[in-house]
Amino acid sequence: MTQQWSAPTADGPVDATVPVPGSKSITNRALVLAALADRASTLHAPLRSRDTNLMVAALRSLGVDITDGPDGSWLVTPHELRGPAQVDCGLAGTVMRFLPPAAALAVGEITFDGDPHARTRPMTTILAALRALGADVAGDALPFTLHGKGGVPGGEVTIDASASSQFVSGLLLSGARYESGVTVRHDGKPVPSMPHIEMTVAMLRQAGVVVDDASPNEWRVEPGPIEGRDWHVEPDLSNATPFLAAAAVTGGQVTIPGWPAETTQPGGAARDLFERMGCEVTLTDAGLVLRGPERLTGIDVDLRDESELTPTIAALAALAEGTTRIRGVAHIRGHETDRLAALVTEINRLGGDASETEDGLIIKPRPLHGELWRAYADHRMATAGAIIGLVVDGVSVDDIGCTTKTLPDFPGMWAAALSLPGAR
Ligand SMILES: O=C(O)C1=C[C@@H](OP(=O)(O)O)[C@@H](O)[C@H](O)C1
Ligand SMILES: C=C(OP(=O)(O)O)C(=O)O
Repeated sequence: MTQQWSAPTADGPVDATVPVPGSKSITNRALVLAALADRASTLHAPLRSRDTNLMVAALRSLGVDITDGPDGSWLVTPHELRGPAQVDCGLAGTVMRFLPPAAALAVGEITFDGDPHARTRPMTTILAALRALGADVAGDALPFTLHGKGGVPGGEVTIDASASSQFVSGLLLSGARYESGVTVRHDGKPVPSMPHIEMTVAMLRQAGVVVDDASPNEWRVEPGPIEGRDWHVEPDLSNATPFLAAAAVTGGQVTIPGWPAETTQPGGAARDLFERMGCEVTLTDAGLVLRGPERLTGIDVDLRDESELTPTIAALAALAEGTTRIRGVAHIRGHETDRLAALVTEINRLGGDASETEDGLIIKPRPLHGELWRAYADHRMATAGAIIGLVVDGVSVDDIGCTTKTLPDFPGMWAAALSLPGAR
């Protein structure tokens, strides 16, 4: 059920410390690796939100034992995977692309479906790759059915991963459990979101898997066991960006505790992006501290590597002085919604000046006015509306509930950051 929400305006500079829950991308990778491992694993500080709860539910339906530990951890005990099972992917790219390669190792029939828009997200490439590696999959998009044979021959496959890095990550995450391992070659326009593939490779190596990524656009995963271990999940740096943006647009100061000095999360690039827009950003013992400027400045930026930050950067751009040009993100037309079309429509509905290019956006300064901001079931569209609503009176977001995709309580966190009455 959608839930309309009047975006609160800030009555002064936002000054807050905002602890951010765990990374969606790390949590859902750790869950898959733990499910395929040779012994039990513990996920410490995992994200508990719709995308990760769907992954847990799907793995449980395949026979994996996942229990709640103290302090919100998850204890994952692997078992042989088996169908029949029905997997609900929701709108989660990480579930629809990471789980089928693992489920192909099961015995039995497994069906996959998801939200209405999930049925339009690109899937053909990874399902064709699974077939080429020896899995039995009927269908080219959600809904589809996988007939698990208890094992996958594996081997070499060439794919065009320009629509999503998750095609590569999905195949690599399960590849060590295929008889011949897996070699994935990319042939096509550049692969987006490369840090997410680096995250996959780094986590596989942490689990003792041998991965060769020395050649560009080629990844080799040797067959062998995946080690069970303790996974410590970093805060979700992309989810931190709306809160950093709250300081950026109000001339305030926001601290995100636990910001890692080094990370494979593409959200790590936020530091540089906010600086380029005029913010002062420092990594301190207390976390990442961002101080907002008097006026933000527009930037010309290629976000191919950190494309999931586009809605936040676009919201900042709509409030900045000077033109912003965002390049390298054609593929986000296949994200939770067509994000290029959605951002242009919603910024312009508020009186702004945004236009679509072949691979991105141009956003020029123009005064905005209050209006309904549509989220299109996209968590990052919803939070982009919240950012603009901080400084533009009368903005409502049509569906704030969709933020539960990756944040269990965005409205509560937002109210607390703004010190609103009744906030936690
Ligand atoms: O592997 C991951 O965890 C992700 C990869 C990226 O997908 P795309 O490569 O489709 O952009 C990113 O945008 C998404 O939010 C999470
Ligand atoms: C693209 C995103 O999600 P997904 O994992 O569903 O692809 C996102 O969170 O911005």
